[in-house]
Amino acid sequence: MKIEVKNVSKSYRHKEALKNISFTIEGPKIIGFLGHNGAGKTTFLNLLSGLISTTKGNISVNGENVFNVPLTLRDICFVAENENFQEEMTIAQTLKANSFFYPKWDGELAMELLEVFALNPKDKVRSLSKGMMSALGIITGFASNAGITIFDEPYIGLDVAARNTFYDLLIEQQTDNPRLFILSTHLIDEASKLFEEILILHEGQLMLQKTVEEWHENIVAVKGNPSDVEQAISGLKIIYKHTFMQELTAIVFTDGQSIEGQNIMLEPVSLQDMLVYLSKQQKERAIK
Ligand SMILES: Nc1ncnc2c1ncn2[C@@H]1O[C@H](COP(=O)(O)OP(=O)(O)OP(=O)(O)O)[C@@H](O)[C@H]1O
Repeated sequence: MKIEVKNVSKSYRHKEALKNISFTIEGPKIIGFLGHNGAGKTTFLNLLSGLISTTKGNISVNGENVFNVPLTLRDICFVAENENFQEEMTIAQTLKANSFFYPKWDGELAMELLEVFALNPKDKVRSLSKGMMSALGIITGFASNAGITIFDEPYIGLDVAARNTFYDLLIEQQTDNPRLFILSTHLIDEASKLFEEILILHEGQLMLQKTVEEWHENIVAVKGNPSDVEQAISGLKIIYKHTFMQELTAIVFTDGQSIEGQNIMLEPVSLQDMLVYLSKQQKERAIK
């Protein structure tokens, strides 16, 4: 599967949620699609699933446009944060309806997962708890067998054991039947081990797209006296800078270059830390 995003912008009435983003994703792969609150993730996922149209630019999957092209959309399953299912239907009816929509639907897997998540097929969607609703979304995503399966915060209300079941299923499915999985979550520490590639949106723009290997090799925090740090990082791409108690922290992309300098410290940057930095940066800008 190949997703091509070309110069895509999306504006709501008073808000430009996506600002001219372009990138390509090729799978099978598990992608971590990350960013602070309001960065534009759900907007992009809605565009990719053909649910809304772009204001400018184009998104295609394997060369076909996604908006208003039903055939393409049958190979994209978007499990949104909420409102995935009709309240008056039972679980069994919901799964049946999905089996008609997704041509590669795996009914056996759906039945198996109902047991794993202890859901009763006779229960109405209206009667489900938040966690049960999330479980139904997870079952739909996996059973759809869609070439692109998107989970947007798939585990609201699920306890840690059920979340671990989700992570195990993701690995199992990716091994047995590789697909392009896109996972958007704020529980980054938990999920980061699963990601093969990471995309980070920041204030409606693509801030970074890296494989996990590139991340570990190239993204580093440089800390120390401001003038020493500035000297050491000169010419490098700076992702974030913050001074606290006369110590400057700069997160940089080294692009394979070694960083040298006196009285500086180099530290690895976890995904979770990066997202915390970016969210701080956004708040600092909002305050100014
Ligand atoms: N239907 C809408 N009408 C107006 N503005 C919207 C609409 N949907 C989203 N926005 C705005 O667009 C921006 C991006 O929102 P979006 O939901 O895509 O972000 P997000 O990264 O998914 O955030 P979160 O992690 O909080 O779910 C936000 O400023 C949001 O307020």
